[in-house]
Order: sequence, then structure tokens, then C-alpha cells
Amino acid sequence: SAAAVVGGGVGLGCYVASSDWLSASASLFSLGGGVVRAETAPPAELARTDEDASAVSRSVDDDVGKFSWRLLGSLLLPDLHLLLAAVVASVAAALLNVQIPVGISQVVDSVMRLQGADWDQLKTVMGPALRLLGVYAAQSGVTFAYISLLGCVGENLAARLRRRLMATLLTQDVAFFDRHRSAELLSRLSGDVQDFKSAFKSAVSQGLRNATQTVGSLGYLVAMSPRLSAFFLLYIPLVVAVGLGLGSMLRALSKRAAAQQAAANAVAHEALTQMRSVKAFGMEAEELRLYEGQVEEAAALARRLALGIGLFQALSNLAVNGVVLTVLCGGGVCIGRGELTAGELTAYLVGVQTAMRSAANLSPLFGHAIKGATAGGRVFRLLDSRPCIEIDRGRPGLLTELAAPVSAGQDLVRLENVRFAYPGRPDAVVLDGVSLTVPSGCVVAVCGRSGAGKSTVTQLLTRFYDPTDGRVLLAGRDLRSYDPGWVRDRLVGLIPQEPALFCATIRENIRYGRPEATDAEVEAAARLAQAHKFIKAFPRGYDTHVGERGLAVSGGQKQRIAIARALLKDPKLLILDEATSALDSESERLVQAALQQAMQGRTVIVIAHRLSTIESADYVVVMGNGRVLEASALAIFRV
Ligand SMILES: Nc1ncnc2c1ncn2[C@@H]1O[C@H](COP(=O)(O)OP(=O)(O)OP(=O)(O)O)[C@@H](O)[C@H]1O
Repeated sequence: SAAAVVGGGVGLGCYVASSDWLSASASLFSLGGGVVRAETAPPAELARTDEDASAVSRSVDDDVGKFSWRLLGSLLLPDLHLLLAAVVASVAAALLNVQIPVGISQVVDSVMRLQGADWDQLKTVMGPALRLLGVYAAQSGVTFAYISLLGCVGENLAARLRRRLMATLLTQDVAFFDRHRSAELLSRLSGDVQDFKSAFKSAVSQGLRNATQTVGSLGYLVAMSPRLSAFFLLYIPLVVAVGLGLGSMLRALSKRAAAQQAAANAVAHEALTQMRSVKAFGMEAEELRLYEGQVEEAAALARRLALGIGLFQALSNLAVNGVVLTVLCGGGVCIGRGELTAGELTAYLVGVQTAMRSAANLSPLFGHAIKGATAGGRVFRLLDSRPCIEIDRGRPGLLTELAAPVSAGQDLVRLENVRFAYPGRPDAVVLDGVSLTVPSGCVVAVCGRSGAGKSTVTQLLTRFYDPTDGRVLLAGRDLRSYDPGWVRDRLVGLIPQEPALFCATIRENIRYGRPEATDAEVEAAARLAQAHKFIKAFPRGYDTHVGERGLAVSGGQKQRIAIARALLKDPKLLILDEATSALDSESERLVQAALQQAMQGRTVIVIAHRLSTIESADYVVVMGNGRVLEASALAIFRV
């Protein structure tokens, strides 16, 4: 009869265990090994080379170090009540899970006691079965509660983090964007916030739940059969040791595969974003060859990883089946001695499974948490960035109008012995003692060889950067005493050589920078910029979409939209970089006409590339090697 009892127990045990045992098996092994899975997401930066990829992994420790609990607390504060409710529900789900083996044991034992199928007999099973059903139902309820609550908390956390990060990025100075590539910043905003959110969610839900379940189940197992538990607990360290060795090998391989995939992505990213250049130079085949090489390397690593994961899984299954066999043999002996009932053995098996699965689930969570903390650290590091030139609108003491009225012919802007090196290249002096004056109402043409520092002068005037030495004066006062926001909004209108349009309508693009402008004002600016006619010729007129980066309009049209945009602000100082890019002669004539019109009656600094512009200017400044040539007192001379 003991054999029959064991047989019954085994039958039920196998039913309970069959599917979950296998899913738990890999996890049991990973108890020692930590995270073992193919990392499909590339590292945060798009690494073009192996060196880039290893630099990415080198920065991981720094980034984890930047993780701030205080900042996390402040981000979670508005949802604290939801978070607490989720924590309570998660712990409740775990504790209910620990109750399940008890319920199963009672059901099995009452089934084993059945002598017939009459109603009175069945009633003895109904009680334990309904109690177990109640536990299942309650567990489902709290599981629903904690998963949905944590989902909301996680999404709110990500949205708050993204908002804060975007606000921080938008307030950084231009030097910041010299240091950080846009792909990197986008990766912070999307991938890193996503990783951080999911790590947070799994740490709270899975971490809390599995830790509670592990401790609860082990306690239950030891209480049920200390002898069987000692047997089972001795077996675990062996499994952990093997898992540890294999797991760390696979982790290293997984890291290398991810870095290689990132390198392949970087090649694709560059080719796809520079498609015009690729096509213009006929480099399609070369780019494909480069990409194929990188992809093949990544695939080779991924194949090795797949083999390793297969081996890992197979050994895990073996280890888990070993546990089942051990518990069954030991349990059979206990049943034979009358120390356990069949129901208790079944419950014990379920308890072992719960303990193993829960403990094993904790293991990948460490890796997940480290990944999340690293991603969070990278985001938090950016949140700490402080711009050197702060747009601090309304700060008392900052001027928001000219320090003194400047009449025509008087100095509006003056550079006094300005020296400058870009923060990203502090050793390369770009401006080396530049002095020049821009009288109000005059057109000053700045010319000189490429790289002479002409655009750099305009960048100082918009306060994208501050001089390293010397001063920029506006109406006799240092430009630093003016509100930088006012300088860019109201004082300076900038028309760059290659203007960027936003993916919006022409009207929205012209209005950019002065959103309150009326349609009539937008049209007036477009007329001044010689743009009204071609805009009206489009079927949707001002509501025509210019496409991504303005690709749906021609180079010359883009230039004139940009001129209209600058004129709409009616700036006191117009800075324009003459377009030398590929405009056909008709477009060039139209843009030139628009610029001549725009310059009428304004103070203008024009970076001149054409003789006609220089001829029509009031003053000409010739620059070379970061200096105003012909230096001395004749830095500016009448043509
Ligand atoms: N953001 C930057 N960071 C570091 N160096 C820069 C940066 N921008 C420009 N430079 C360097 O500063 C020098 C002057 O550049 P600038 O653009 O002012 O020259 P330019 O006279 O306007 O040339 P071009 O006529 O070709 O536009 C160049 O050597 C350039 O490489």
C-alpha cells in the first residue's frame, strides 16, 4: 500500500510539476549564473568600432555610480500611494502563492481518503478544493492589482523622467551639443528611460514577490520535513557552482555579441542617415560590404551564444529532474516510514518548485537591475548638467533692451580684443585678438578664407558661446549683462548658410521663434524674403508641409523661408551667412534678391562669399587665421 500511495503522489506531483518544472529549470541553473540571455538591445551609444563598444562598457561603472535614490524618490513622490498599494499587493500575491502547496496537500489527502463517489464522500473533498479555489482567486486578484498599479507607476515615472530630461537638454548651451552627439541624447531619452522603467518595475514586482516567495516556501519546506529539506538543500550548492561557471562564460559572450551588434547598427545608421552622400559617391556596394562584415561577425557570436544557451538549458533540465528524483526517492522513504502523507509529498514537490523558481527568478533580476541602474545613471548624469550660459528669463539685473539708445552710425556692436577657443577643443585658438565694430544701420561684410573664424564671430554675437578673453559689447555694455533669451529672441536674427527647417508647414516654419505672429505678418515677412510667390504657387500655399528636414522644398526655397523666419522677428541685428551651397543660378539670384531686400535699413553682418555682397556693404572686414587682417586701427575700412 505504501507503493500505491507513492504512486498516487507521484502521479499528482508530475501533473503539478510537468510544465512549470521545465520553465523553472533554466532559472534554477541561473541561480549561480546571473543573467544569461542574448542581449538584443545595443549599448546606449551607437558604437561604430570595437573600441567604441568597449568604451561603452567601461563607462557602466561610472553610470551606476551616478544613480541617485534621492532623484528617484522625487520622481516617484507623486505616485507614492499607488506604489505602496502595489508593494502590498505584490507581497500578498507572494504569501498567497506560498499557501498553495498547503491547499494542494489538503485536496490530495482528501482525495486519497475517498472510498466511493457518493455525495457525502465528495463533500469531504469540496471543502479543501473550495479553499484552494479561494486562494487561487485571491492570488489572481492581487496579481492583477500589483501588475496594473506598477504599470501605471512605471509609465508615469518614464514620462516624468523624459519630460525632465528634455527640459534639461533644451536649456543646455551650444557647447553641450558639441560634446554630445544627437544619437546619444536620443538614446538617453528613449532606450535608457525604457530600460530604467522596466528594471524599476521588475525590481519592485518580481524582486519583492520572488524574495517573499523564496523565503516563505523554504520556511514551509523546512517546517514540513526538516530531513527531506536538508537533503534537498545540500544538492543546491552543486547546481549553483556549475551554473556560476557556465553563466559567467555566457554573460561575457552575450556582452561581446551585443557590442558587435551595436557596431553593425552604427554602420547601418551612418549609411542610412547619410544616404545622399553614399549615393553621390557611389558607395552603396562598399557600405553593404562593411555592413555585411559587421553583421556576419555579430551572427557568428550570436550562434556561439545560442549553442551555449542550449547547453545551459539542457544541463538545467538535468539538474531539475535530479531534484525531482531526489525529492521523490527521499519522499517515498518518508512515506514508507509514515513521516509524510502522499498529499504532503505532493505539496512538498510544489513547494520545492516554488522555492526554486522564485530564487532563480531573482538571479536575472540582479542583471536587469544593474542594466536599469546603469541606464538610469546615464540619464541622471545628464539631468545634472548645468549650462554655462543660462537662459534665465526675467532674472533681475539682466538687460532686456539696449543699455542706451544707439542712433544711426553709432556703434551697436563692438568686439574688443576677443580671443576664443571652442570648449571641445580648448587648445585650438580660433579667434586670436579680434577687434571690430558694427555701426548701427550699416552692412558689415566679413570675408576671408574658410576656417578663418567668420562664423565663430557670429556665434559669439548670438551668445552661443562666450569669449575666452576680451569683450563683446552691445550698446556699450558687455553682452553678458543682457538676458541671453532676449539676445536671441529680439536682438539677433540669424540666417545660416544651410538653414534647417522643421517637419511642419511653411507657415509654422516661418512663425518659429515668434509663435504669436499673425498670418498677415507671416505673409509680409515672406514677401520681403521673396518667398510669397512660390509659396502661393503650391496647392496648399502656406499650409504646405516641408517634409523631414525641409526635403520637400528646394535649397533656394528653403533659404528664402529661413530669411522670412528671421525677418519676422524684426531683429535689430541681422546676421547672415551667404549660401555657397549648391544653388542653381536662378535660385541664387532669387536668394540674393531676398537678402538685399532683407538688409535694407538694418544693421547687418554678412559673411560674404560674393564680390557683389562685398561691393554693396558699407564696411568690409577681412579675416584670416583667427585675426582681423590689416589689423591695427584699420580693422574696418570703407570700401
Ligand atoms: N563647434 C566647434 N568645435 C570645435 N571647433 C570648431 C567648431 N566650429 C568651428 N570650429 C573650428 O573653428 C575654426 C573656425 O571655424 P569657422 O566656422 O568660424 O570658420 P569660417 O571662417 O566661418 O569658415 P567657413 O567659411 O568655411 O564657414 C575652424 O578651424 C573650425 O574647424
